[in-house]
Amino acid sequence: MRLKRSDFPRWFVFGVATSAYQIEGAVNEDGREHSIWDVFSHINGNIKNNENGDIACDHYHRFEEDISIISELGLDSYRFSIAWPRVVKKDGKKNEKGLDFYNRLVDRLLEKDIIPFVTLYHWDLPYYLYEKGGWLSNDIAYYFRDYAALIFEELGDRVKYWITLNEPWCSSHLGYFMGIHAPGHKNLNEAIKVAHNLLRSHGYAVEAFREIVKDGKIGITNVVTKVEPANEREEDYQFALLVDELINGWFHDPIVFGRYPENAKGFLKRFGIKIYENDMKIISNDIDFFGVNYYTRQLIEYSPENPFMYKQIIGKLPKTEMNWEIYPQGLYDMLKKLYFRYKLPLYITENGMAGPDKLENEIVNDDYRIDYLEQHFKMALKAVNDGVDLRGYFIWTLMDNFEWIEGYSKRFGIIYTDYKTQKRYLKESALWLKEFLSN
Ligand SMILES: OC[C@@H]1[C@@H](O)[C@H](O)[C@@H](O)c2nc(CNc3ccccc3)cn21
Repeated sequence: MRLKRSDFPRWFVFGVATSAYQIEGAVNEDGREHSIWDVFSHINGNIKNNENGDIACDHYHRFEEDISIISELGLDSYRFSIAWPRVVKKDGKKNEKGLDFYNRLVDRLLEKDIIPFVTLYHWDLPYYLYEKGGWLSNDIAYYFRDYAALIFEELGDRVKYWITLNEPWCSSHLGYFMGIHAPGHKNLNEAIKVAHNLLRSHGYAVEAFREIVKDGKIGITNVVTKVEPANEREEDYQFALLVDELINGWFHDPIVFGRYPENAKGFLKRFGIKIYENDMKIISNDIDFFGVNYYTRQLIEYSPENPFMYKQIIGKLPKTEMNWEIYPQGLYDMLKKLYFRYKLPLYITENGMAGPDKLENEIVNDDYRIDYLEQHFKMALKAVNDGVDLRGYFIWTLMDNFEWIEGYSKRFGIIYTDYKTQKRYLKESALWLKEFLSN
């Protein structure tokens, strides 16, 4: 049975998502300061083919065209992020030209009846703050609060949906433990401290939001991965529960319950990791929704020879170009788990796939992406019909863009970006989406 838009409630929002560093380019224009990703991507060896976001999709100059495409597809909403380095200068003063860009972007969206969903932080920390300690510094929460307040004052009259942070797990664990994201540190103690300061920053921003945008909604977006035991062994099950707490619970429990998950806390302490628990009252300031970035599952196997006693197993399901298993069931499972544990409304703020997209005669036949999206739409609808207060779904992503350490080698867009010409081509998935949204 072919899925139809009308199978979903009328109030259900369909959108697309992007982030500033991945699409804007213009990294040295109009007084923009550098971010940790500008520096990290210019260090040889960090990014595939030594690529960087200097130009990306040149969205800074082409945003009207990109918004016209969003409108042409019939989407309800557009999730994008503000580049902190573009709007706050090193001396702490606001950058009027940077703010003007986002004002024009928001106004254009509203002209086209597209609901703006704004992410305050999608990984591009101003490098001048990193030099003062960045997320490792206790003071970062106050810098983030002041930045958030500035943006709320600037856009809060027209933007009513806000996300403080995109995936604090990635910022802390990929950036400070695994070292594969900016700023490239490899220290678990630092990662846990950064995670805590990210949550503190989130809490202070929520406090400022309540004072400035009285009629708005604010949440946080986490990567949500379905964690399953690799085999039926009890130890695999136990470590799967632990990993679920380490990557999922760690960034949800403090915000709703005001405490870190117990097993994960005990596990980290056994490895001598210091746990911070100050400011839990601030961290657990009420929010209006959780954003859910869902892509895949993780299979965990007990592995005593490994330092942390477990390892991740690559499963046997069909995979995307990121080597992530395609597992729509995991979306349903996690939507149910999150909603019935935290009782907060949910938005799927990212879901999508990287595919072997080839442009031939101005056509990209990405039928695999149509199938992926339809399968995940069906799981989202199943969750809604099973009582989950799921209010929307944002496809990652609008157009192919800078995919972090993968550079431009991975294409997630429903629009094909020709980086040589900066031309945008609607993939078959975009044409399918337009048809889906039209009925
Ligand atoms: O990789 C695709 C997107 C990326 O472009 C977005 O900027 C970012 O928000 C994003 N987060 C995920 C999920 N993160 C993840 C991290 C480790 C393992 C599996 C997924 C995927 N994506």
